[in-house]
Amino acid sequence: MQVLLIGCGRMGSAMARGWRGSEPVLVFDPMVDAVPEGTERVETPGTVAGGAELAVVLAVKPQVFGSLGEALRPLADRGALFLSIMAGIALAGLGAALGGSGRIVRAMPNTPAAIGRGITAAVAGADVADADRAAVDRLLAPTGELVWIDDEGQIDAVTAVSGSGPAYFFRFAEALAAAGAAEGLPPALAMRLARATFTGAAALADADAAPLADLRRQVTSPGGTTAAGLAEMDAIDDLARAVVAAAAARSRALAG
Ligand SMILES: NC(=O)C1=CN([C@@H]2O[C@H](COP(=O)(O)OP(=O)(O)OC[C@H]3O[C@@H](n4cnc5c(N)ncnc54)[C@H](O)[C@@H]3O)[C@@H](O)[C@H]2O)C=CC1
Ligand SMILES: O=C(O)[C@@H]1CCC=N1
Repeated sequence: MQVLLIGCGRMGSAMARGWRGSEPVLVFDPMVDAVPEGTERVETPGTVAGGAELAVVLAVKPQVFGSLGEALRPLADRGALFLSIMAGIALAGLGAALGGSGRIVRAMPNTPAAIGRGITAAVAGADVADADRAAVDRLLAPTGELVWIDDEGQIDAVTAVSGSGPAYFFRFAEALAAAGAAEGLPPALAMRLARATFTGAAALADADAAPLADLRRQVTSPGGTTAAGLAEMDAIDDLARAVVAAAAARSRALAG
């Protein structure tokens, strides 16, 4: 399948790197100086030849999409498959902007996609055939795991948990480093310890299928230091609830 990538920023270029050599890839992004090696730049997306065998991947910011719908409509009219990774733009809104097309998959990846370690949830529009799902499986395979969901209503929560999620873990590691510095460590050492602990814990969770609670208990000696630290973390459940609720609300608000 030929791919036309609309928007070649962080997520678009990560996907394009994964496709190198396996799919012919055209890129429309007037703002970038160079397109990824092995891809070809196009100046006007609507004039790209190709009908049902073209997959158009929408990877611009949601706020930008409104100005692009008109230019992409000829591609929808010719039967292209659309794959959107934009936060907060629902299948109905995408379909309306594309002249009523239902051959659209709405997906929510995350930044570990750049190293093939992402997780994406995807929901299919009304006119998406099994072969289209297989094409999307193929397109997203280089980015990591893919899970299909049936209920588009879940996408806001997916966005809030896994789409935005990497930032929460980075933010916590930053806070851990700052706390180590406050406890007297040189800041660079505190950051080195926090970062290696964060990536090491993630690698351990990846290598060991045990429940996270078990991995946590393995660190926690009765009456020891970890127990003392964890006793201060009771607020984390309410905090996580507030974080995810705020991100999901923003996802719903972007949908308008
Ligand atoms: N960054 C993330 O963690 C995730 C982002 N997303 C979604 O992916 C989409 C892209 O996000 P990022 O890659 O982070 O943003 P980005 O800002 O890195 O990339 C957007 C790209 O769109 C280009 N662009 C702007 N106007 C354009 C136009 N009129 N026509 C063509 N290209 C245009 C920009 O030059 C830029 O290269 C967003 O809709 C976001 O909601 C989804 C999951 C995770
Ligand atoms: O912050 C955002 O809106 C995008 C969607 C998920 C991650 N980044």
